[in-house]
Amino acid sequence: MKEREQEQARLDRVMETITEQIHMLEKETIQRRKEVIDIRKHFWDDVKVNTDTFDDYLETIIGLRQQAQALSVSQSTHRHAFKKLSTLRRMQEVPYFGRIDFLEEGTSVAEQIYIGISTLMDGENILIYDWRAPISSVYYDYLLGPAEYMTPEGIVRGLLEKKWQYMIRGGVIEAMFDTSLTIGDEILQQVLGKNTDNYMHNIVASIQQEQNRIIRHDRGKLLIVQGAAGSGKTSAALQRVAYLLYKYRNMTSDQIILFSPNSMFNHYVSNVLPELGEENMQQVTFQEYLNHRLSSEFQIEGPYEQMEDVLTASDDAAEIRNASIRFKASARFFETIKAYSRSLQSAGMLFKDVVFRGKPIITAKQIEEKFYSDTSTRLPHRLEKLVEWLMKQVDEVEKWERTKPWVREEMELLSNEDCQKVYAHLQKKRGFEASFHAYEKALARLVVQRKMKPLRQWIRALRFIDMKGIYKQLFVHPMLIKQWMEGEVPKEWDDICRLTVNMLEEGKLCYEDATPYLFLQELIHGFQTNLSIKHVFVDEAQDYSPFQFEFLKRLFPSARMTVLGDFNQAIFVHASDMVDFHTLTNLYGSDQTEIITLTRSYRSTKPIIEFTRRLVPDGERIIAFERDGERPVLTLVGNHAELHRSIASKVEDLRKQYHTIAIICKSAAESTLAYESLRHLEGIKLMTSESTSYEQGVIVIPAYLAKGIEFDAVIIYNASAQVYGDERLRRLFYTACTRAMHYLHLYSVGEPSPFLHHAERN
Ligand SMILES: Nc1ncnc2c1ncn2[C@@H]1O[C@H](COP(=O)(O)OP(=O)(O)OP(=O)(O)O)[C@@H](O)[C@H]1O
Repeated sequence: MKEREQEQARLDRVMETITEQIHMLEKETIQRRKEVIDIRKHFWDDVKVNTDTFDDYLETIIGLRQQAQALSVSQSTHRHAFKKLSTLRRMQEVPYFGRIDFLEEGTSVAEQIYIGISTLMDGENILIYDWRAPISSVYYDYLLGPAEYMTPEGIVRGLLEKKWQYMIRGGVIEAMFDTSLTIGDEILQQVLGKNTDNYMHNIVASIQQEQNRIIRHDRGKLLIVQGAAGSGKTSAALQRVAYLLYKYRNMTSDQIILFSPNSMFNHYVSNVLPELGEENMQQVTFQEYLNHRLSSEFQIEGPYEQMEDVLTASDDAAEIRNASIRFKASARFFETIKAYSRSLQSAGMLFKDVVFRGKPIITAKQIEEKFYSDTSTRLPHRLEKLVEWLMKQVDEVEKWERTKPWVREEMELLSNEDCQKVYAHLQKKRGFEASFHAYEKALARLVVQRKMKPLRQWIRALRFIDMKGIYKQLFVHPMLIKQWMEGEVPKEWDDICRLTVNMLEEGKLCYEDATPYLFLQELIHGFQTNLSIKHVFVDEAQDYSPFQFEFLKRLFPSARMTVLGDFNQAIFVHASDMVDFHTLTNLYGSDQTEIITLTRSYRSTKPIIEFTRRLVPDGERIIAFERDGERPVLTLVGNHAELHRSIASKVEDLRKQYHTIAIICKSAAESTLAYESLRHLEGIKLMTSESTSYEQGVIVIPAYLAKGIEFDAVIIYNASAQVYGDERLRRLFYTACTRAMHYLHLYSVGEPSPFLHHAERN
């Protein structure tokens, strides 16, 4: 029998096994489901509820607990069977994609290892190995010859004798390649040549060696991945999540969190893990976190609003704003905040009056005196004691408030139910017929207690600290900051102070102030930590300031961190001076940190990469994957009317071939203008920072929102010198152009941007 026929015969046997197991599991899941429904339906039948005596009560509790346990076991077995079934159904489409023949040292026959998205057993035999199994790493890491892999027991050495890739559809081997020499280029060519759809897909069939290092990295607290646009950072991160869930069986997907750039990106990547039979990790944007913590006090500006402001402000205003953003994101300001918080131990804390029914019952001055009466303990601990003291004061106030006339009035308004409850409570407590006087006193207590409840909550939440005032103090007198800061303030400092104070007084918090503000608050209140998270991923990490990383580290003290980014795409002002992540090494120390650099880019065709890499200073380091396509072209037009006519006709052309076409603009303001002029195009959509889903078709989108995602064809709306004349926009421009997978076309109204001296014109 020829090799191909042998392989097909084996595949047939595997397909039969999968089908058999699916049948069995279908029966099992139906059975399990029935069990769950049954237990739910008859939950109370088997529990005798009796609370007459303590023993009866105990018996009831035990009965309830047993039923709840039975339900939970059945539910989890059902869930498990269902998950297995979904994976098998997926394997029915593509059971495996690779094979290696590995001769282990000390043995004489090479073992054939078939690799797929999950393990498939037939009795004792492993028909398919999970791509995350230790031995599968040989497939990704080696060409023929000596090879080794890590197991929990140690290193296994041997010889890789054969390496194949398969393309299987509907139970038939459509193609098989001997990939002994090149790692998966045929499959990769096919995958990368396809048009996009609504979601990103898994890459397990063609993970590259350097990506595999990221996926399986297992040392130290921090892994930093620096990679060119389209080098597979996000892909590697997501397969890494799947790998961690496989390796650490006790870890669940809700113990992993991904910080992502925006909601549209969340939607775009949401399919990768389910395709691999795993549940999605938690996903959040940093802004969502800030909103969650601070939005009750402020209207918080988002990163994109900040960006929009910088992109559209007048030169002078932009200058001040830029200086403010850069300074507030710096390590120097971070140290200043720490020094400032230390100084608050002995002076400078501001408090608010504690007010009850419009009158101060404890004044800010009294609180301050109490707070500074003992300066021996640290701030958070001292605050705990202060809260205790305040509560005692409130207890006192509560007592004498009970006799006030307003209480009488409110007693009249109590519902019958309330009155009955108070009465019943008194009867039970006193054991005799309660007197009217006692009853009235109890009602008064209830009224005052209720009224005081929000105030007590307010105190417990430490809202009596004037956080806004304390933060504002840093900016009220421009020279004050010098006592907590080393070195000089930025030359725009007076203006920065004015801007910050104005915003705070309007109840607004600029994006660049939000993290320092929260950090200061945490230093004073004590850090809120999340111990359940075991792994934090930060994608598009170049958009985070050192400040934010410090913050994340403190927020998730038991987590390891994987940080992925590309400084050529650092579009936010605060990152504009940085070129790499080396400063992040300080976060956990160099012995806990590893940096992996990816230079090969997979997203775009070779001509597109050759074009885009000339836009950035160190672009020659970026290596293109060999995939052919049209060369990017720059079209000059005389005015906007001509621009819109040309783009409209280009879009109609591109539609015939591509699924996703993005017209990328510099800002939201420019996107709106472009959309207004092109809205006659069928199905065209405008993407804004509120957009939550990534859709196929023709879209108009600001460059900063297109981060992390990709399109079959990209049109740069107006790459003119007027729009992209400022050197600081180079990275934004690069980010926009690198979103293209197969086709890139640039338009310019008049003189093109100086970034484009190398562009071919038509
Ligand atoms: N090994 C691979 N096999 C198949 N496709 C791959 C591989 N690596 C990357 N890709 C594809 O390349 C494209 C870019 O990948 P991804 O978005 O992960 O890159 P990135 O480094 O996060 O890019 P950016 O920084 O520009 O957002 C995706 O379509 C991804 O599926």
